[in-house]
This record gives sequence, C-alpha cells and structure tokens, in this order.
Amino acid sequence: MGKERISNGTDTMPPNGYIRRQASRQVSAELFDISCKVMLIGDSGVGKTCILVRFKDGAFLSGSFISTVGIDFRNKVVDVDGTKVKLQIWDTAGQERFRSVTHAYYRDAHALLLLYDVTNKASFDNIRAWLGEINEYAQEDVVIMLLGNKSDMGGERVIRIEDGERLAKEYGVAFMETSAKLGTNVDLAFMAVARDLKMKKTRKPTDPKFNVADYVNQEKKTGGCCSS
Ligand SMILES: Nc1nc2c(ncn2[C@@H]2O[C@H](COP(=O)(O)OP(=O)(O)OP(=O)(O)O)[C@@H](O)[C@H]2O)c(=O)[nH]1
Repeated sequence: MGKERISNGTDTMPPNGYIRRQASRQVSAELFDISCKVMLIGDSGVGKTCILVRFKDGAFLSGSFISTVGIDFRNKVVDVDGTKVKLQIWDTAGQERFRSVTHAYYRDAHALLLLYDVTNKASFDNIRAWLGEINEYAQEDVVIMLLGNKSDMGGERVIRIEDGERLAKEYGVAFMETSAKLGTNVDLAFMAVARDLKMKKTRKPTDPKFNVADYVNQEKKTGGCCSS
C-alpha cells in the first residue's frame, strides 16, 4: 500500500510507495522513552499526507495529487521537556473504498488528527460522520484534534475559522487551522499530542489533568512552541 496516481502530473511527484519505503528505511535506531500511535484521517484530498511530510521532512509535496492507497506510517521522535516521545504516524486513505481497512487501526490509536480542507465544504460537512466513526471504532480516551487545513488558500476559503471553532467546541475537541504548504501549526498539532501522552504517562494523582484543547489554545495565543 502507498500512494496511487489519480491524475496526470509532472515529474515532481514522488514515486508510488514513497511513504512506505521511507518508513521502512528508518526502523528506528533512534532512542525513545515512550511511544504512541497517531492517525491522520479525513476525506480524500484534505492534505493528510502533506501534513505528515511537512512534519517529518519539513517539506511540501507540491504537484499533482496522488491519493493514498490503504494505510502507511512514518516515525518521528520528539523531545517533550527532556522526554523522548516516539510518534508513529499513520497516514490513512480518505477514499471511501478503504474505510474498512482503516477502521481496524483506530482501536489502538492514542490520537486522531481529523482534517478537513477550508476550501472544500463537503470535507467540513463530513466531519460529523468522521466523528461518528471515531466514536464507534476508537478508544474512549483517544485524543481528537480537528484541523482545518490549507489555511494559506485565503481566496478560495469557504469555511471560516469560526465554523471550525464552533464545531470543535460542540464536540469538545482541540482545533486549529493548519497549512501543510507553509507549515503553519503543523508542529504544534503533533507536539500537543506528544505532550498529552507524556502527561498521561508521568502524571501523579495529585497533578492537575492535562487538557490538550486548552494547551493548544494557549500555545496559539502566545505563538507558543511551534506555530509559524
Ligand atoms: N495550498 C495547499 N495545498 C495543500 C495543502 N495540503 C495539501 N495540499 C494539496 O492538496 C492535495 C491533496 O493532498 P494530500 O496530502 O495528498 O491529501 P490526502 O488527504 O492525503 O488525500 P488521500 O490520500 O486521497 O486521502 C495535493 O495536491 C496537495 O499539494 C495546504 O496546506 N495548502
């Protein structure tokens, strides 16, 4: 499984299996203290693969759209206040025909990054259905982060930031707009997940509970660790 070409493009496109080969090459000599599984989900074309590549490689996959086939993953180890957290990031296919494959992976996910495209109303309208699937297949305490991607495409935007905020509030999940193209808030989304895991593993009963949505809002306000 990997990426398949669904439109004619240029030589700038990565070859099929790009993500999978990259993943297997880095079977990790990197040391880590704790690890977790993060899944990227959402409609086809919202930018899941681009978000992953931006976070992992600091690059943007431009050129023609190549749709993910099935599921793929890559690892990245990040430092949260001296604790090495390995994020195993699963990039799923948004296309309907792969849904039954991806559902099977929800169960042991620590966090789900649920994406829509701010220039695509259908992808936003489908978020409720995605949340229904999460409810059905994921663990009860899974961290959910709603990401309105392609925030760089101002002129073509059809979903306002307030719409995303309202929906996230209704479901009690963290929210931010991102741009895989510019890198906006991409690190913040993954670092918030890593921090949540670290807090869950190291928290003493007397410590206050860590709330990922509050953390994200605070970081957004202050410019925080990693927004750009
Ligand atoms: N302008 C802009 N384009 C983006 C951004 N993120 C992704 N794209 C473009 O959107 C298209 C789809 O991106 P992908 O990352 O392949 O989408 P996906 O969600 O992985 O799609 P599936 O694999 O079919 O589920 C590509 O042409 C990307 O270049 C972004 O932040 N800004």
